[in-house]
Amino acid sequence: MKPIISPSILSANFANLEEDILMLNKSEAELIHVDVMDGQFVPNISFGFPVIAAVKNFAKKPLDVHLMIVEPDRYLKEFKAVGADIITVHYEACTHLHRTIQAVKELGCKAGVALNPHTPVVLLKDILADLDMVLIMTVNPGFGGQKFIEHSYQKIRELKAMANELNPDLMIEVDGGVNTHNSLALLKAGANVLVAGNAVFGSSNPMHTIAELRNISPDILSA
Ligand SMILES: O=C(CO)[C@@H](O)[C@H](O)COP(=O)(O)O
Repeated sequence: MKPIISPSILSANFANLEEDILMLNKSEAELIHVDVMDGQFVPNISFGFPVIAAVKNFAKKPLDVHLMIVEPDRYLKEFKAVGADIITVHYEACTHLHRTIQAVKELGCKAGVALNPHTPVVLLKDILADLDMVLIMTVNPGFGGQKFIEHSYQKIRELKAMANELNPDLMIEVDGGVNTHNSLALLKAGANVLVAGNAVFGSSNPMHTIAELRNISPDILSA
């Protein structure tokens, strides 16, 4: 199975987002990754509802919305209203994670949980069957263009083993420092959704980079 590519528009050209979204529409990307940062959960502020609504206006692909915010429950309805298709909340930001996940699903969105680099995957054991996606942060969240944390491979393998038992259809998304050099190793470890910001939008040919990420050694993957 080919991986799902979810380019992160955090690295897109904010002065001309329309052009980048139209490029993604034509590309082999299946999702558009939207990073929402509140300046509290992470030390950076990105964008909010009006920008997401504008993106949705042009996007022909589902929006994969990653909430790096405290108290995400307060805003779930608004994110749905502006066009989120997948909503991922952080484990570290949710006291009542089960309740939050049910609320996301009741809105008709797919539900994901993100884990910071220090958070062990075993903490998701009792909720894994309820999830559509787990996002393994492979950098500390907050910024694009950071160095991939090598320990992430072990976490992906552990999550994949848990998913085989409890939720074989789980989307295992990796986010942070993903590029054409490490993507094959990430897929072999068990990831099936690749988020890439800098690798795509910093490339001289973003559509080609997306195709490269998507078509990396399919023989090895099916073997
Ligand atoms: O969530 C985040 C950052 O917090 C990511 O989605 C980044 O946007 C990925 O950027 P690259 O590391 O691929 O440049």
